Amino acid sequence: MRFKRVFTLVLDSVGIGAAKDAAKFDDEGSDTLGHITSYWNSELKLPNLTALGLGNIRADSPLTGVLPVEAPLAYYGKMQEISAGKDSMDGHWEMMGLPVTEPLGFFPNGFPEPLIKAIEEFSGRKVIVNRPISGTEVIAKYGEEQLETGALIVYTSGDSVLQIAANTAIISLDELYRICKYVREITIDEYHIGRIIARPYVGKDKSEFKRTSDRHDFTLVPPKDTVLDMLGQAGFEVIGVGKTNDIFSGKGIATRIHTESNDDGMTKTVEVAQTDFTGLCFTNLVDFDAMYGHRRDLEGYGKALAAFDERLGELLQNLQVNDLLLITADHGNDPGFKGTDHTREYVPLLAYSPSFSKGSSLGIRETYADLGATILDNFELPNKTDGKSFLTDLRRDQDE
Ligand SMILES: O=P(O)(O)O[C@H]1O[C@H](CO)[C@@H](O)[C@H]1O
Ligand SMILES: [Mn+2]
Ligand SMILES: [Mn+2]
Repeated sequence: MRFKRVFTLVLDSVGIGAAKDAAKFDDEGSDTLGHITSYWNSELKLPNLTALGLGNIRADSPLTGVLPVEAPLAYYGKMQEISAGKDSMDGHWEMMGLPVTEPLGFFPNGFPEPLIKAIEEFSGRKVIVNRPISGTEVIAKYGEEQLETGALIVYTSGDSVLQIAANTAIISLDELYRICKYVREITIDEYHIGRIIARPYVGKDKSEFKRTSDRHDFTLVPPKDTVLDMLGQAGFEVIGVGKTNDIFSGKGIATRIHTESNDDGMTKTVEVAQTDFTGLCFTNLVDFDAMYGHRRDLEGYGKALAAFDERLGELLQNLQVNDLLLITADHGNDPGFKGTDHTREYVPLLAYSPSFSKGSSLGIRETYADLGATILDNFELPNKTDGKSFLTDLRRDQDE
């Protein structure tokens, strides 16, 4: 074993430029980090990410204001996704060695009548909307109707998701979760929907509606063991912080820590870093995606990156010499791009340890699974994934 504790931070949706297969997804020209940094025109300061080598990943087409540095502290590169889709589930499962190759159910024209009927019968409520729409727009448009009639707002997006928005003043959190659980059960083999997402919100009218952090994702259970299971079976600790737990339906995660926001996610990760364990702490920071990417908010996304960078500084200070920090993303969600959906992009890869004297390039990884393979390699476990470990590359250039 080389590193005792591995921290993996997934900056949800922080892509670093259109992937080579972006055209298949109609995402040519998408560039989450590129468009945010050029919107901010050098005003966006990301000192910690820059020092690690974020700008070095894009030496060929530099990010405005996030430039390559001469001696990056981390090993840097980018990863290509091989999963069939570009949702969080595809990205996270692939990272942990299980690319999603079997296509999931997409419903761009709304869910079939029998499914809607089943939801209505189970809940005793009428279903409204039933089409792809943004989650903030849908409550602004239909939230008042929901308050009047008690109807369920069911909607989807470009991903394999069935989302149910409910004002908790009339549909309690318990009831919403119960309905989502039922929908989860009936959409596993038939419909094969990736995630059923409970979207609670509060507010008396349109001017006040606000979604809460009680969002819950009921994801398909990974059909095979992932790196998380392999670690646990070998006796290593697996700690999930934030949405990570939902994305794996808890499978392979021994300790599950709920978070309220990106900031809280960093607080909880720092707290974990102050404990002694041997294994993996796997954190997802979802605000980038949910609050700024899908909302196509370049300004807010930039601020969230700066806020993250500051908290990253704190995490770096809490790392020990035999820790490894892996920073990456699960897909893109370019706030400067058309539509409101995820974008098929490369994701950044930064690998840092206080034990490194400096880093260098890890190149373009052919699959996110290289990350999981590296973790297995680190803990001297057999690589049962299609990923290729870059652990030995992390021994390059070191003074030791
Ligand atoms: O518009 P909201 O409700 O944020 O939903 C978005 O969040 C889902 C999960 O990331 C995506 O599939 C997209 O639909
Ligand atoms: Mn995501
Ligand atoms: Mn999303």
